[in-house]
Amino acid sequence: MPDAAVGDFGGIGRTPEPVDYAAVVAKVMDAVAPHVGAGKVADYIPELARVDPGQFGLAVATVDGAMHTAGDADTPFAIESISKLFALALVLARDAECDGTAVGSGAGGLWRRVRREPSGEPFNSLILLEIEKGIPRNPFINPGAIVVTDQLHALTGNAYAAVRELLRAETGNPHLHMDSVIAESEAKCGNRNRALAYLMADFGNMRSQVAEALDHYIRQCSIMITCSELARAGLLVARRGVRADGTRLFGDAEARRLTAVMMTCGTYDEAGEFAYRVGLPCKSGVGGGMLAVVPGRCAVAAWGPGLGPKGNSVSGAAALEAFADISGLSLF
Ligand SMILES: NC(=O)CC[C@H](N)C(=O)O
Repeated sequence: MPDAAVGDFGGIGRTPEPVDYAAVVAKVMDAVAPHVGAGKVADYIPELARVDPGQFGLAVATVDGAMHTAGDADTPFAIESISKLFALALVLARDAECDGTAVGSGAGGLWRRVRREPSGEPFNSLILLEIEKGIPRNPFINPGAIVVTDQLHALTGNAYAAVRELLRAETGNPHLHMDSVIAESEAKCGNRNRALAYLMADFGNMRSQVAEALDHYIRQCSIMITCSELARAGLLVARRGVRADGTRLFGDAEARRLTAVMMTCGTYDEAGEFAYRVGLPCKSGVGGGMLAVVPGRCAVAAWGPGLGPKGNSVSGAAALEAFADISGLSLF
């Protein structure tokens, strides 16, 4: 069913036109077919390497409540780094001192602990962290996300539960939970994340015990979610902070900032390529999930377990590129 130009967004300088999302989803599925199964399943987390790479799911949730799905849209997968978006949303909403206007502003605020620049390095790289004295480049590379989880843990006393409860409320699935086998697998092979966190602790940039913060980070990454659930949860950002129950989690200014960080840092050292190909704020995870947001209009979740060299889903990226091309909803 075409939407009635609900949004005020149709690309900068363009008049928004109604989109027939069902037709767009069907066309995206055709465009993505040759890419399904492409890429390499993440194997540095052994449990993720066991996922069947031939799967692909797509879901588009619109701000007026419609949902369009195709393929394996109801198969759960590990949310991984897409959880970083929801943890950041919670911290931006709760950290009263974090006014977001400048790095270093606010006493004790998040932006004293993490910057907002793309790193141009892999998501789990150590190299800049030593040079830049334990302050990660942005909240979406692993060290930045560990800082966000640590901050959320200090604010709430239970970072994992905070992320899980937000996702339960926004997806409408009260049973959403982590997969403990995946969490165990991540913990077992998590020496690089441990190195990042201990290095930050050495620079005085960890508030909780390293092991405790990492445990919550790993658990938030191991939450299992489907494309339709992810698209529904992504509406939180598409509605600029308005929750599924109509209350507000964060304001317009935070929403603008959150989408800016997604755009510039959400796909790591491929963010420039995603801006070029897709032109929408995106967040990816090594479970093969990708979430894109069209502010004021919709959230798009795609999932294909095969990853490219930068850790982003190959079929997911192809789907988002086709979605932007076919719907005309790129920002650019
Ligand atoms: N890019 C990702 O999805 C990485 C998340 C993963 N849990 C890790 O810490 O490496």
